[in-house]
Amino acid sequence: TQSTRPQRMLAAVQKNATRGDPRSVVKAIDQFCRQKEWAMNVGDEKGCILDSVVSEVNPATVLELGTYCGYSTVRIASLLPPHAKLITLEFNPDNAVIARQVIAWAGLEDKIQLVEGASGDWIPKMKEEFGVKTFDLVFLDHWKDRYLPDTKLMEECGLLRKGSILLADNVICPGTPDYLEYVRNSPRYKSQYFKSHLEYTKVEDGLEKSVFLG
Ligand SMILES: Cc1ncnc2c1ncn2[C@@H]1O[C@H](/C=C/CNC(=O)c2cc(-c3ccc(F)cc3)cc(O)c2O)[C@@H](O)[C@H]1O
Ligand SMILES: [Mg+2]
Repeated sequence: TQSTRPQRMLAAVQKNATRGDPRSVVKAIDQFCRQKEWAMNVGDEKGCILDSVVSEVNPATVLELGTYCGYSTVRIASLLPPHAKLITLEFNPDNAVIARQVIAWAGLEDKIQLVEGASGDWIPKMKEEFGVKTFDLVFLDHWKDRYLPDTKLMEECGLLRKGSILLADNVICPGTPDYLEYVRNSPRYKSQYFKSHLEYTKVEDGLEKSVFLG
């Protein structure tokens, strides 16, 4: 039977990356996407911006919305301090199966909790289910029309504190116009755009970093 792109991406990781070496996993996926098949990972150019924000925030608690195959999950988790935790939400079980294996190959299972289900269902349960008080960093990279409703939901559920950072992928391509308008005009956020390119292409895209002001 025909394999899927995520399955072929995992095979490339298992063939070209070193077990327990997250950076080699990231490199293997980027190589696969450049040389073989494009895939919607945040990629290396925007990934370097992601790295710099993660290093600057040095978060103890991270939430990622939209795991896909785990590329950004591994990229973020590889920079976290000891005892820091990353919770990543993914509602497609097939993608979750692949992501779990990518995370395992990187040797980052202890830092990452992959939760299967829809962000809208899980965000209200974060405190009771995972003992999370607030998130220091949230990486938004799921369906683009969910960025705004989920941000409002996180506010309502008290998951953001003064200084929490939201980092959103694809604010130009495919684009998240309602989210961008909200974080750039709301008095509750201080927003900054990091211009870059759509992963593995020359098309413009960028990341929006928004600090919650409380
Ligand atoms: C509410 C909810 N809850 C849980 N999981 C959720 C969820 N909503 C989605 N997911 C999960 O997350 C991933 C989906 C990511 C969506 N990302 C994109 O659509 C995307 C697209 C492009 C792109 C750009 C130009 C093109 F021509 C084509 C595609 C680039 C990107 O970087 C993207 O992120 C996927 O694994 C999906 O199952
Ligand atoms: Mg993306």
